[in-house]
Order: sequence, then structure tokens, then C-alpha cells
Amino acid sequence: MSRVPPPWPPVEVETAHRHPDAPPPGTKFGPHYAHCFGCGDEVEHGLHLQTEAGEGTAIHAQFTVTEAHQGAPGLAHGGLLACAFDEALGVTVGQQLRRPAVTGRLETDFLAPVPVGSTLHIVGTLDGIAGRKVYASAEGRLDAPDGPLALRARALFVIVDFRHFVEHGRAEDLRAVAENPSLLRQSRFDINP
Ligand SMILES: CCCCCCCCCCCC(=O)SCCNC(=O)CCNC(=O)[C@H](O)C(C)(C)COP(=O)(O)OP(=O)(O)OC[C@H]1O[C@@H](n2cnc3c(N)ncnc32)[C@H](O)[C@@H]1OP(=O)(O)O
Repeated sequence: MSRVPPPWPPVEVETAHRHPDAPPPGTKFGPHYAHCFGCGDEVEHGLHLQTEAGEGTAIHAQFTVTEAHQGAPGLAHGGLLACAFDEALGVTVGQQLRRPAVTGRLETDFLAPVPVGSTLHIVGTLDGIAGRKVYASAEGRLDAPDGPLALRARALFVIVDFRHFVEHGRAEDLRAVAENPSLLRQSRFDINP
């Protein structure tokens, strides 16, 4: 079977520019929500993905695969690896564009097994925008920023209004955030920049 992926982005796009208020390269973001499985600091067996701003529209992310992340014995579960890319790409879109967006589509190529104990180094970048559609992609390397290539991912994010989260989120979790806003670890950004 051919491993040549279809053209990307799949539609005509405009260049995605880093928002003028996006944090400078090297800025560490920390978790965006305490209970986020991808980055939350209150999720015991979560991925605890660490992210920081890179050059241009890039984001650098990493997480270490633990015993709690296994699929086959001693190997990371593919769904959790895809989760790491969803999170890393979500941060790429959210932080570099400063717009709220949700994943519409995520495709992942698993190129090499990822053992427990390894650290995955992910770089995500914006590939273009077409209306509300934002295209982004990422690569993940094993144990070093220039380590062996283990995964590639491509995603479509769709820009949404903040109402999306209020209308669809479970009431008790929204109430918990209203009562304790520090659960949202990062302040909201302007949705009409
Ligand atoms: C502080 C910062 C930290 C930020 C840190 C953030 C980190 C978060 C990390 C995790 C991110 C997530 O997991 S987010 C959670 C997982 N994702 C979700 O729950 C999304 C569930 N899906 C939805 O709610 C909806 O389907 C939407 C919002 C994606 C789209 O619905 P809509 O608003 O009605 O818009 P709709 O017209 O359908 O779609 C808009 C355009 O996108 C296209 N489109 C939509 N979905 C697809 C698709 N799967 N494949 C192809 N194309 C698609 C449509 O054809 C259309 O194109 P055209 O007609 O305009 O050409």
C-alpha cells in the first residue's frame, strides 16, 4: 500500500499568520484546563503534555509515555498518541491564532512503535486557513527533537464561538469552572481580534 498522503491542505487556503498577541518563541503555556486529559495537571494518568511557542506558527510539545498509556505490553496506545497530537495541534491553533477552535478531523500516521518510557517530541504548525477552517499538521520524534520520526498528524480545526463550549459542556463541569475559574489555567483571549 502506498504511504503517499493526499495533497495537504485539501482545499485552497490563505496563509495562517501568527496573531500579533501570540506569545514569543520560548514561552511555556502550561495546562489550559486542570481536567484536560491532554495537559491537565489534575488528571493523574493524563498525558501532561508540555507546550511552548516556537518560531512562526510553530508549537513545541512533549510528553513521556508511562505505564498508564500502554496498548500492547510496553508500547504506547495509538489512541493516546493521537490524543497527544490533538492536544498539540489544538494548542498550535489556539495560541498562534488566538481563536477558539475544535477538532473537526484528525488523521495520524503511525510510523514507528513508541515504547513506555520514551518521550515524544512534537512540533505542530499552521498550514493555512479557509474561512472557519484551519489546517494544521505535526510530526513526533522519539526521545529528542531530532530523534527518529515516529508519527505524523494532520488536522482540520473549525473556529467556533465561545458559546460552543457553554452550550455543549456538561452543566456540573461548567458550574465547577464558574465557581473556581482557576480551573481554566489560562485566561481567555479575544474572540474578535
Ligand atoms: C488558551 C488556548 C489553549 C487552547 C488549547 C486547546 C487544546 C484543545 C485540544 C483538543 C481539541 C479537541 O479535542 S476539540 C474536541 C473534539 N472536537 C469536537 O468535539 C468537535 C465536534 N464537532 C462539532 O462540534 C462540529 O461538527 C464543528 C464545530 C466541528 C463544525 O460544525 P459547524 O460549526 O456546524 O460547522 P460546519 O458547517 O459543519 O463545518 C464548518 C466547515 O468545516 C467543514 N468540516 C467540518 N467537519 C469536517 C470534517 N470532519 N471533515 C472535513 N470537513 C469538515 C465543513 O464541511 C464546513 O466547510 P465549508 O462548508 O465551510 O467549506
